[in-house]
Amino acid sequence: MIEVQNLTKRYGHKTAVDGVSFTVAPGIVTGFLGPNGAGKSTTMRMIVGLDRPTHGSVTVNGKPYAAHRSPLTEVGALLDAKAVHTGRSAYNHLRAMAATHGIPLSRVHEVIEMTGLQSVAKKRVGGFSLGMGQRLGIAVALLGNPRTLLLDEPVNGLDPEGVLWVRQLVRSLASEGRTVFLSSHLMSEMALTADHIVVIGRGKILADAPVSQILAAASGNGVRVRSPQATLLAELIAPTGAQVTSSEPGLLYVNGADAAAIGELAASSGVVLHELTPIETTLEAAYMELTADSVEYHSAPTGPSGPPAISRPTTTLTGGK
Ligand SMILES: Nc1ncnc2c1ncn2[C@@H]1O[C@H](COP(=O)(O)OP(=O)(O)OP(=O)(O)O)[C@@H](O)[C@H]1O
Repeated sequence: MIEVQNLTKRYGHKTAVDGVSFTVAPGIVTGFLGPNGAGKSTTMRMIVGLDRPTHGSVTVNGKPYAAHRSPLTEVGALLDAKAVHTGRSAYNHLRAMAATHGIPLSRVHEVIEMTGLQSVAKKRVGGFSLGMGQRLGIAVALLGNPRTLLLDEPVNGLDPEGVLWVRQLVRSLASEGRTVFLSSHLMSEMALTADHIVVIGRGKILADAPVSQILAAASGNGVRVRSPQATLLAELIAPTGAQVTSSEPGLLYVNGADAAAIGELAASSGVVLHELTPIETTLEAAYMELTADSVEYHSAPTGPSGPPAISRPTTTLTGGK
């Protein structure tokens, strides 16, 4: 369990993390999402005592990280996969860490096997690919068999087989009752991996809710309806409380009523329908909507015509654990 309370970190005039509070529960995978520079790594570093909060506090399994007698067996962290002595072999790196933390050598062999590093374990880390470095970082995090795992961008640089492996690994670690907190930029991957999501933008929490709740609340959910009597149908739908928008004649987008209800309403009034399509939003779309106002580094649109501009309300989701 990780409990973050009113955590703030300032670097000079820059507020990297701004009064953040959330809990990462055991037994599930919690994803930590946010645009570049949102404050994810800073928050994670404060959780493991690598950065001192300007205000606020954070505990892991009931105590501040530094107060644990054997932190490596409480919390395993992958924060910077490159922070390994490059002249050593993976095996020697893990062996040295195990020796200084009272961890048996048998565990070194176990984590090498768990992370698929057997064939390269004796090679110098300096020659590792990005993916192999990530696997070694995960092996280090698992070394103390910790109850809590903190993984910053664990799938970064991994091939599809590696991405699948991380997904299965973190899900199985969570199913054993461990606390798993991982950040990622890959929304589609997070949708498959995480049960609960914390979204941060410009140092503030934008959402803290189960994935299903974030998806359900996103404005992308709705029903697309085409009808030659669209105006009449919109008038019939309005009293039900559902929201109806239209970007072109004959096309309606309905939020707050399901396809069956719209179809029945149309039939009862003799309205002809040409299309009735439920649209489910993706986590990626929900995330883009949540963070639209928090992105510091915008890219220029590519291609001659981007998607149509839709103004979306800002959604703030909290709670619901
Ligand atoms: N040591 C530091 N000194 C000054 N500013 C910092 C320092 N570390 C982070 N920052 C700033 O704090 C903000 C949050 O950075 P952080 O690395 O936590 O974001 P992030 O969400 O992990 O981003 P990314 O997804 O790009 O890794 C950024 O604006 C960053 O420039």
